[in-house]
Amino acid sequence: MASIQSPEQSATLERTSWGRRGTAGVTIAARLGFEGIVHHYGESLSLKGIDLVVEPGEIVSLLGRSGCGKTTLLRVAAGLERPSGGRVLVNGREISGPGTFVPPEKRGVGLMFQDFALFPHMTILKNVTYGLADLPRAEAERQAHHALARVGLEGFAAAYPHELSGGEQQRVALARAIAPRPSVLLMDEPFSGLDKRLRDHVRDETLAIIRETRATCIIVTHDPEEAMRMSDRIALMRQGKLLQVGTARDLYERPSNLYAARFFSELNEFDTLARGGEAVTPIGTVPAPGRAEGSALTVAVRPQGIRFAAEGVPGRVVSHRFLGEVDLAEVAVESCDAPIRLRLRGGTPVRAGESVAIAVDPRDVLIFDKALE
Ligand SMILES: Nc1ncnc2c1ncn2[C@@H]1O[C@H](COP(=O)(O)OP(=O)(O)OP(=O)(O)O)[C@@H](O)[C@H]1O
Repeated sequence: MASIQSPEQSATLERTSWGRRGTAGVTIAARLGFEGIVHHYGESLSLKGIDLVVEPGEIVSLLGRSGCGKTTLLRVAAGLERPSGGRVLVNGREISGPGTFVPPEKRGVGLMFQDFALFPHMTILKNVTYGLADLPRAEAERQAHHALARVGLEGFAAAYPHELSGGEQQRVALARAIAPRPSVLLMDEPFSGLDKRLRDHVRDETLAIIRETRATCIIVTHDPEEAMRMSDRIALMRQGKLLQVGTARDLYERPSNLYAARFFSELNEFDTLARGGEAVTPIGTVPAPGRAEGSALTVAVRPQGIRFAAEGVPGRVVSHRFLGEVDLAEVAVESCDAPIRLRLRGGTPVRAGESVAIAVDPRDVLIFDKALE
């Protein structure tokens, strides 16, 4: 009989389980707004006018390739960078802008970095109480113990960071970030240092804790799957600008341009022209309503949207790989130089060299005006 591993079983690299759900302290979430944020490093322009509002309790991922400005925007929110233009607002109150600069410790934000940034010479308890300096010592320690209990590490209060695994250190960093009950949590690639087997479990537990605290949260990531798993909305960035902001579904199904589409899936791309409301590609003719006659288009088809069919475009399988849940196949068709890539159900009975026919599922077809790329 099939069995499903519990999260505890799958997190074999961790020594302890996480704390009881529902016990993280609740915060009063804030609305975080960016208005026309411009930022320079010396002469170099890193943010080119960012407008974004994160609603109270919302989780937004900043997603984009390396160097697009994600970390800089997070640091601007935290008060670790000063923008050269624009304003940052918390519940409508300006915390950064012309003539205003509220220092990081007065912003009510919790921070969590990729490298966890724990102080190596301090015990775990001291690391967590560090952000609670405003409280009397006994109360700070009580809250730190509470946060450590929620992440399942109460028994490690007297240990030092080097005695903990990477996953456990990440949990300490999370406890430290939530202990002061911040209205806004800012996380910079918080899971990228973790082993892949551990990452999914840590992500799920972290998400549960963020939801419990009800804090407004921004997570920086370069991983589209992580952004889709973790956030209510995704803000896709490119070269210092926001390219598209929306739900995972918005971005996957209605990407604003080819760059955004490429971010979320591998694509077979065909350059073609609009003719009579249609676009002809080497793997079939697809509807292209509303496109100007003769305009240059890119038709992009996801590999999972192409299947073998009794009636379809003839081709020959040039390669086939079994990967377990899916198979990857390449099929050569006439009038297309590059082979067409397909993702098939795992174990599809087909061999290289075989003649096949392929058909396209219109749900996996995206059409872009070349002029807008
Ligand atoms: N301290 C710095 N001094 C000068 N330029 C910097 C500095 N930090 C970042 N930059 C530059 O600013 C731009 C944006 O960097 P940023 O770190 O915000 O991007 P990112 O999207 O977070 O990238 P990554 O995923 O690699 O961290 C990049 O071109 C980067 O090289």
